[in-house]
Amino acid sequence: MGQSTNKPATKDWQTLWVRVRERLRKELGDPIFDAWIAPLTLENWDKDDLKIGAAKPFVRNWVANHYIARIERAFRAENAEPASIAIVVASAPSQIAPLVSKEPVHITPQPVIPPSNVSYMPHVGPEGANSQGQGLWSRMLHPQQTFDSFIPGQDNEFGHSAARAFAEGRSGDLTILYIHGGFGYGKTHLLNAAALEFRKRAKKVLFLRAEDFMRHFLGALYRKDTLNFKEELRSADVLIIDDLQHICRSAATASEFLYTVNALADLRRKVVIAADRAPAALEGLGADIKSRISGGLVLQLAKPDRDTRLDILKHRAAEFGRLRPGVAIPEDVLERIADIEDASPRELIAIFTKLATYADLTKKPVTAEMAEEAVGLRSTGTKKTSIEDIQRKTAEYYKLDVRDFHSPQRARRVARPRQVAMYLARILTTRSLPEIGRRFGGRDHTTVLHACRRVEALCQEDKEFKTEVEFLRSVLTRPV
Ligand SMILES: Nc1ncnc2c1ncn2[C@@H]1O[C@H](COP(=O)(O)OP(=O)(O)OP(=O)(O)O)[C@@H](O)[C@H]1O
Repeated sequence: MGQSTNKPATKDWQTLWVRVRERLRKELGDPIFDAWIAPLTLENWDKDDLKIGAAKPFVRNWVANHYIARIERAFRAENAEPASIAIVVASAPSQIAPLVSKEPVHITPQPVIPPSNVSYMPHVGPEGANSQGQGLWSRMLHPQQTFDSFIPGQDNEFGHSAARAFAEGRSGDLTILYIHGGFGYGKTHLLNAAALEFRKRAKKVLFLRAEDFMRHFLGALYRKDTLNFKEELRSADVLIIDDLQHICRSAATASEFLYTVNALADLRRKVVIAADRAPAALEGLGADIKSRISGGLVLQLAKPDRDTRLDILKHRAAEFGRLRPGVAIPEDVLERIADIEDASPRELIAIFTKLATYADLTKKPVTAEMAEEAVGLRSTGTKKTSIEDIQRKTAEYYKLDVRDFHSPQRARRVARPRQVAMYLARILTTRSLPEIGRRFGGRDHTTVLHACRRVEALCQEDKEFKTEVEFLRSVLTRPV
């Protein structure tokens, strides 16, 4: 990417990043955007070299392999040409960072727009609510995110049934339910399920994301209308707050939140909260509110195990099949998706949705090969293979030292086996080209790509070479 006269001043990269994200949301659609792009953060933009952070290596690889070109195009469409874009593992929890601007933010009250990624069930707000009130009450619920459609697996069995009991009014005097767990583990799903249950029981439910709470509160401050805001909140039978960790960014909002929780708890109303961390780890909230929350029902959602991941995918496949009877995703393909160990349910569902949508649009039957072509879903083999494993076995086979793979040596004796090892890393692991390059002495991703193409071409030309490569592959994927 070259120089451009349209290049923004360095301080504008954050603003551009917000615009690029909005553009990508429109282009990719909400489910894909929410799974892959929304959690990314702009980590650094020194000298216009952008570093975009992902929460974990798997997401970094997936985004680098599938969305980097889109991201580049979106920047260009915003008349910006970064000197380079790298996807890196973020240094801070990515749930918070997308919202934290490094520049001062001026908050202007805006109308609340309900998120558009799901089919919503309209909720009629209270009679005579003012415009601020209508905004507060405009959250609509996802009819499919119920307790029945949540697949708890063994690890979340207790959390699931305890949350259900709370929403059904079977938890005695408890007034606060607090659910915490990793990104995409199903917290919002359970909040939504609880809200549906409360509404069934004719409770007046106020469901807000923490950002909405902040925005409405700051808007009320700006209009000198906080009394109305407080009254509105207190009129709820149930207050549900998602992503509480974001509230901690403003001391005034945090103390308003404490006030609200105390007021509702004193009135024996219910408060349901979700956050990405345990109450004790909420920086910016005082000890008083933390202890009030900790005295409630605190549930931690665990990462689903492989069987549960597969069940979630089967459930999704059945749902998709009902809407699109022509699309059938075979179990071995669902298993491959479920095998991606470090993916959250949200990320797994996004991979599934992309594949199912591709099958629906192209009318191609889904097979393992098609899944590889459509979404780059490679088999991890019958056993887990790491780059280290590949390097060790390949070096052993060619009677080299693993260090030769990291060295700058170009002698054929070393270069060819190195290419074979890179090729095997590409086909047997989910690592991205840049990551493979890094693990082979800091080489560029184009070197890895060249190596893969060279090995594929040689396999066509040279039977003996092909046998060597196949032998190594079989050694590396032999069942344990
Ligand atoms: N155990 C599960 N059973 C069925 N669906 C699930 C499960 N866990 C997550 N999902 C689905 O995964 C997607 C992401 O879940 P959700 O939005 O509830 O995650 P979250 O924990 O709130 O994430 P965040 O940290 O971003 O707020 C949703 O479509 C949800 O229905």
